[in-house]
Amino acid sequence: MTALDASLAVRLDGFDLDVALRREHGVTAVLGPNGSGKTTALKALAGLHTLESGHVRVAGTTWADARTHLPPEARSVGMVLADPLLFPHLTLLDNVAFGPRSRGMPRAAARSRAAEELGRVGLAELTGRRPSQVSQGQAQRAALARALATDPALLLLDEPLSALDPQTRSVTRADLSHRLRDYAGVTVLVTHDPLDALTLADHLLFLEGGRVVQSGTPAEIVARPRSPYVAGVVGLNLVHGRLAGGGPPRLALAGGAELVVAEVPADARPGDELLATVNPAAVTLFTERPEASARNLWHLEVAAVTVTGQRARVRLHGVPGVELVAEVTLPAVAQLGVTVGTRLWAGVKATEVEVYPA
Ligand SMILES: Nc1ncnc2c1ncn2[C@@H]1O[C@H](COP(=O)(O)OP(=O)(O)OP(=O)(O)O)[C@@H](O)[C@H]1O
Repeated sequence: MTALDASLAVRLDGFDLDVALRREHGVTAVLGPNGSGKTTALKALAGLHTLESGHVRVAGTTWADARTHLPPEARSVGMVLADPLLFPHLTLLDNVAFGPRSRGMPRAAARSRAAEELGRVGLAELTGRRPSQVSQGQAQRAALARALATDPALLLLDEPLSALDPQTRSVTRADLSHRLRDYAGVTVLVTHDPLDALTLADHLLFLEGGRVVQSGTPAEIVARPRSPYVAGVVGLNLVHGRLAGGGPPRLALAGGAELVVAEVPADARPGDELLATVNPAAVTLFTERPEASARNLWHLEVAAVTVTGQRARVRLHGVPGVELVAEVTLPAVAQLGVTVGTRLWAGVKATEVEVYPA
């Protein structure tokens, strides 16, 4: 039996959502640009939006369809938002016991269940503290314990780590991952962070404009992103073009430029639409036009530079159809004199390009 079988058609004022999601178990990360419908999808699962059409079935029970709309409190759902939203006047133990208590569990049993859940997220020592007496990361772990204390069939996480500082975030991400591994239900995680998606989820669902543009395992998505947004999330350059006829295998890009590649799909014919990915680390930058050049060489302008750790990502544009991110070391940034507006030669070897059908 599919644990979660959802077909969500929701109509808001000026926005339509149409998303299907079937999962047996595990963690699905929902990603997409701002306003793509991620939170709307989560709210529809929780019962906070009424479906225009479609259904929500969880563990064999219908929560919503043409005739049914179970209210949120009648759904077996646990929810964690960016803000832990704990009751400030209650201890962590009483916060977590609140859920099972309000579902009719006797007080002693609910408190013992709460203590067990807090222990599972590493808060056994802090059960008597109030939310103001614990750190942000601890409060968020308590919120997770509270969400799981009622044994929900569906766990909904909406940007659960986004309010945490980077260090707390990485520790809390590891705790979350550990706890989710033991959770038997289905988890749907809304996030903007590729790291959350790739480390916590076994399935990714990308939304754009209220529709699913791509879904699959992280490995499938990384191997073949299908939109510039998806490619950006997994850190790759995506190029769209048509297979050119004659000469070496290459793609004709929208603005007239070409991308020479080593291989194309066996059944591709000239004129077929193809997608190609290039790893930013495989884009080489030069101040002067190199003599022994890579097969693909463009003279581009630096549009933006961002630094992560010891490496910089340099966004380049200026040739129609060619927008590239190059990843280079910090010494290379200094050597090349990279700043916004600098013009550089960018080279990509044909063998570094992965091509697949659009
Ligand atoms: N209650 C509502 N009534 C009308 N429109 C809404 C309502 N809630 C959201 N919207 C609109 O629906 C669209 C999708 O919003 P949603 O919050 O689901 O996006 P999101 O992908 O979660 O975005 P973000 O990443 O910014 O949180 C947006 O255009 C938003 O303005």
